[in-house]
Amino acid sequence: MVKLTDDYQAKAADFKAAGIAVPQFDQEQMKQTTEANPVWVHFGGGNLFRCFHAKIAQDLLNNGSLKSGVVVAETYDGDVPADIYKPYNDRVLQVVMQPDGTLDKTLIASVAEAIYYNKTNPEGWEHLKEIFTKPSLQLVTMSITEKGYQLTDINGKLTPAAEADIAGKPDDATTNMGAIARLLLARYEAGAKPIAMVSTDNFSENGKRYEDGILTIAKGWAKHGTVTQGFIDYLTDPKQVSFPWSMIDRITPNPAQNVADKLKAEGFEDTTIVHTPKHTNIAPFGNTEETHYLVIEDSFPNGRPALENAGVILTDRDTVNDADQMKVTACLNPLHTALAIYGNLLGYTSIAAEVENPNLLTLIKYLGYKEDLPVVKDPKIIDPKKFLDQLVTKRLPNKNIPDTPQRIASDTSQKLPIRYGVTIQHYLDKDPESVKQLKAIPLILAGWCRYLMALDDKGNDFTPSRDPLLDQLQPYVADIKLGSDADVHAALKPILSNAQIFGHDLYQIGLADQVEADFKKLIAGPGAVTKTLEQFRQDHEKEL
Ligand SMILES: NC(=O)c1ccc[n+]([C@@H]2O[C@H](COP(=O)([O-])OP(=O)(O)OC[C@H]3O[C@@H](n4cnc5c(N)ncnc54)[C@H](O)[C@@H]3O)[C@@H](O)[C@H]2O)c1
Ligand SMILES: O=P(O)(O)OC[C@@H](O)[C@@H](O)[C@H](O)[C@H](O)CO
Repeated sequence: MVKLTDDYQAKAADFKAAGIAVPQFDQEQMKQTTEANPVWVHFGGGNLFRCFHAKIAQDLLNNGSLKSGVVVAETYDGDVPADIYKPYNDRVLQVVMQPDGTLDKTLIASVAEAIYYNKTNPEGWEHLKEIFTKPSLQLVTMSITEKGYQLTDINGKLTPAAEADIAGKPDDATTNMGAIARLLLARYEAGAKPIAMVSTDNFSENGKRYEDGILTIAKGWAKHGTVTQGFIDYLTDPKQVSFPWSMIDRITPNPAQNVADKLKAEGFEDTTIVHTPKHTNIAPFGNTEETHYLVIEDSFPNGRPALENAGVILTDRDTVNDADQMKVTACLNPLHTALAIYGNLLGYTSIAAEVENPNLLTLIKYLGYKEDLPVVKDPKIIDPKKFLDQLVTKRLPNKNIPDTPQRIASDTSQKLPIRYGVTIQHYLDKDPESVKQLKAIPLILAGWCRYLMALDDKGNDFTPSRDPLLDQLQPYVADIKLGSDADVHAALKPILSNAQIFGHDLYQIGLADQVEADFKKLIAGPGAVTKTLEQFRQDHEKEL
């Protein structure tokens, strides 16, 4: 048996016997180099980071393109650094799950340290600030989930936390954007060295949203006289502080027990999955798929590691945006969310099992090929049709990827404007009447309203995944009973008219009638969800 903290150089033969590839560098040496010359900070050391970014850093350390490792910063979940980084010497086992059941295992040791960066932890609060003053720092990546960028509420108003950050001192910031703006202020005050701030979260124009968030706080500070105009000039000069846009793709489910069991059987000891009180599901290993894409706008004012040596595509902003829109708004994530919503309603716990259901397969294929693909712009670096084919025929059906509709359904309210709103906008731009021809999108949005009822298709309760708007939205549908004659329009109006949720007021654009009609079918009684999807398949299968 080998474990994560074993000396991988001294025990190379044991790791080899367990089928685990080990780093080609000395981790202690890397940690010392990082302390003296930090280059890369990552916010949000969750599963995607551990399986993807950390592997990129490891490849670069292995091939000599990088000497420093990654400093991980957690603003949100202090148990992540305490329970999953520190006890394992900041290492993780990356497990790539091949369709034939093989697990490709690599011990990753590219993280130099993991810091809980939160005002409530003074040590980490000061330590990361110190790191941000170092001239060597070149890039900051992040994967903190969509809601991590949020500064406004459901009505588009600044949240109390954002208001407080703006009115208060930078050193007292509590929002992510405020806490990161504080770090940039420290860098500015220490000589205004350049830096690239790279969002790798799943939404279109992620760099713009990140920049807007930081500027919302910083301009608020300037208005209150807390910072100078010089700081704003620094943040808004892309030669000083850039916010490159990115597209990231690698299906990385939460660590699964069956993978843990297999790892144990293959001679790896550290398999305990941790579920933190803040709902991060994390383990000493991370399970991911083989397919992956990372495309980043090549805008790094303080230079950058040779990311291309680890397979990252560096290109211009327009190309990144096209690739991202292709993936997040059309050829992957909208299909994922459709499976998440209906998977919960139909009692599934496996995405691979869902795509064996012909009704669900027809729904996502119709969405992808008939509604999304026709309005997507070809990014040229990745062929959208081939990408979609690969997703539908290889990636989603891979039974060895333990992905669940429950994981994907988390924060759905935050994802809808990106995953469906952008495509809706493309139809509106083409011809406002054409949105009325859409079939799959309204059925999925109706499915989400049905999901908010937290009753599955049999009429049994299910627990919806966590979502910041759940408490506000569920009361609208709470009184609806399956099979009863509900006033659907009255119930759904406050939801469907909210442009914050869908990117549009669905009544204004003429899509709400169809959503309401679909919702009526879905609540006709127990079994109505299945029946509606079955009817959809019968009506549309032949068009595919
Ligand atoms: N997992 C994937 O398949 C995948 C693929 C592409 C992109 N992404 C993007 O990466 C993000 C993270 O995915 P993951 O698989 O690592 O999730 P995860 O649950 O494993 O980790 C989430 C990380 O974000 C932090 N976090 C959660 N809420 C936060 C908040 N409000 N403020 C600050 N930090 C917060 C957590 O502490 C944790 O470090 C996704 O939301 C998505 O935008 C994920
Ligand atoms: O990570 P989220 O929560 O934004 O979305 C859930 C999934 O759709 C997402 O993680 C995909 O697995 C990923 O986008 C694939 O690259």
